[in-house]
Amino acid sequence: MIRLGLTGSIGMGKSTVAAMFAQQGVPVFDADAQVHALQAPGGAAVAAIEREFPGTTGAMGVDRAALGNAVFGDDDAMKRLEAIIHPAIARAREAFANRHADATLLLFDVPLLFETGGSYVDKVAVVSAPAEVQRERVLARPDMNEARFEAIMARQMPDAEKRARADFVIDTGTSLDATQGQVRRLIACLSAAGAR
Ligand SMILES: CC(C)(COP(=O)(O)OP(=O)(O)OC[C@H]1O[C@@H](n2cnc3c(N)ncnc32)[C@H](O)[C@@H]1O)[C@@H](O)C(=O)NCCC(=O)NCCS
Ligand SMILES: Nc1ncnc2c1ncn2[C@@H]1O[C@H](COP(=O)(O)OP(=O)(O)OP(=O)(O)O)[C@@H](O)[C@H]1O
Repeated sequence: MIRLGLTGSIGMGKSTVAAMFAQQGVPVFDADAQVHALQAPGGAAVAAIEREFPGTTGAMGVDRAALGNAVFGDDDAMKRLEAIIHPAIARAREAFANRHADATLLLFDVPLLFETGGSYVDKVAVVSAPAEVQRERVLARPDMNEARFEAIMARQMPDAEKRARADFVIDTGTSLDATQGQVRRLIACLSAAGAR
């Protein structure tokens, strides 16, 4: 079995590419969705987050804007949040891998794969498009503006560095069809290797 990590900066097309893998029958672990589930009403991390960051949770689970205010720009606070979130994500990840123990290829969609270590994957694919394409995509989203985009970018590893560290780069700067072709080829190649 091969564990493939999928990562990329905001708006590079990670969700779209992960959906292509899923559509091809590859089991996909969505780290971001897991974090949201932990923080949703009734989520397993809500009580611990309230203890560590009083006032950041309520009937709607974690208020992510409030929690963001508490941790962004405060490394110690972010470490305390990660100490709550990351062990739970690691357990969910291993449960996922166990459920798919007979698959030849598993995809781990993790926005901060490089930033958070990611030693549990065998190979890493990075989705990447030219900066101006990325910018156009992100600024077209509701609730997005120049300042918010810049702030998020400032917290992410630069695209060039991600590409340099990747085993595979999936180009999302062209058509969806061209990207789909790259995904199919990568799956074929890795499934053959994973079956060995
Ligand atoms: C603090 C939270 C609630 C803020 O949520 P919000 O929806 O406002 O922002 P979002 O999650 O989209 O993050 C915005 C940007 O901040 C950066 N960021 C988020 N978490 C982290 C982190 N642990 N370390 C470094 N940068 C981070 C990312 O670059 C991201 O693109 C949320 O980011 C969170 O719970 N983070 C801790 C959990 C974690 O490590 N998540 C990473 C996914 S595996
Ligand atoms: N070749 C392509 N590959 C992937 N996405 C493309 C391509 N061409 C256009 N797009 C569009 O670009 C957008 C990418 O958004 P997507 O949500 O997949 O990005 P993301 O990297 O997951 O973003 P975020 O990190 O903010 O969650 C989508 O609207 C998608 O339809």
